[in-house]
Amino acid sequence: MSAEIIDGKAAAATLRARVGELAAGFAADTGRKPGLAVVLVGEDAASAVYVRSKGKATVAAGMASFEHRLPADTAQEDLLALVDRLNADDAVDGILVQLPLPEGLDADAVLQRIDPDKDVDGFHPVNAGRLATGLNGFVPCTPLGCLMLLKERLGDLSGLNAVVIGRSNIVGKPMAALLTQASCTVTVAHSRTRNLAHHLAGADIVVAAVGRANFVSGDWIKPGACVIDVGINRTDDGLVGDVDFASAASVAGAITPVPGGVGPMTIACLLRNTLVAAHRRAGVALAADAI
Ligand SMILES: Nc1nc(=O)c2c([nH]1)NC[C@@H]1CN(c3ccc(C(=O)N[C@@H](CCC(=O)O)C(=O)O)cc3)C=[N+]21
Repeated sequence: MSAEIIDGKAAAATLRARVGELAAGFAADTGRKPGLAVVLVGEDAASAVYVRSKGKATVAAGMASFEHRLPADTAQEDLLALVDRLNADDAVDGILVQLPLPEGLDADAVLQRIDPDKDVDGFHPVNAGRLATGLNGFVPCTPLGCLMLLKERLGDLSGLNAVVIGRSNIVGKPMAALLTQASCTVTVAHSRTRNLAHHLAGADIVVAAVGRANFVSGDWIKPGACVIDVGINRTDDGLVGDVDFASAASVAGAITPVPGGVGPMTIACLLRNTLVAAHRRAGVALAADAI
């Protein structure tokens, strides 16, 4: 094995500590803590675990956490009414509706109901548009966390070849936009891509977000490349990523593990976005390079 293992858990702890310092400053300035509301509909076990760890991390960073649990048979209009109340609540700076929603609920309609300036997930079309056009908005937490890990490892990304595998609105598309903004040459590969190995052969950066266990083989990786594994697949062997870790780690220059890679950064970036939302909503300045 030759690759450096990128410690996402440690990077996330550092980011959460920095968010905590700034949250304390915000509270001292304004007399209130930044607040994050998380909405969980239904009883999905994995979602419940994520929501609990988000709530714990929020409180640990000195922010207010508002959890709303609704039954799986909640009506669309009742969920929209809750979003409306959270939009109007001044103690709430960020709103996250945990996905996926149970069958029968229209996730797009719910996401579009969230005030874009409280949309700390960055899923509202207004924020997708802001990202695409280079305006200041909210960037989805997982790709933002990936970008931070890449910059920490590589510094300036300018001119590097990046291949993003996956084209979801949540990871692939915003990741490609961020890398383009960072002056990478970006290829977006997906399930219909022909000869993925050919594209990966020139890739200095690989971001794998396909949702298929161990899909990316080390044979395809350019020696020395930086490999970011977004996958979280529950298998009989436990939690594994979209990258075949053992084979990739023997060629890559650096690689994120699963668990302990991108996942913890996603939550840290959610807190970061909530802190930014609080400052913007309160009209309190936050230096561009503060976080
Ligand atoms: N509106 C919305 N926003 C989200 O950001 C969102 C969502 N819905 N639905 C579900 C996915 C998934 N997600 C993860 C967050 C942290 C870890 C994480 O911290 N994982 C740890 C441990 C994983 C484990 O042990 O289960 C790790 O990778 O080391 C994973 C996954 C956020 N999501």
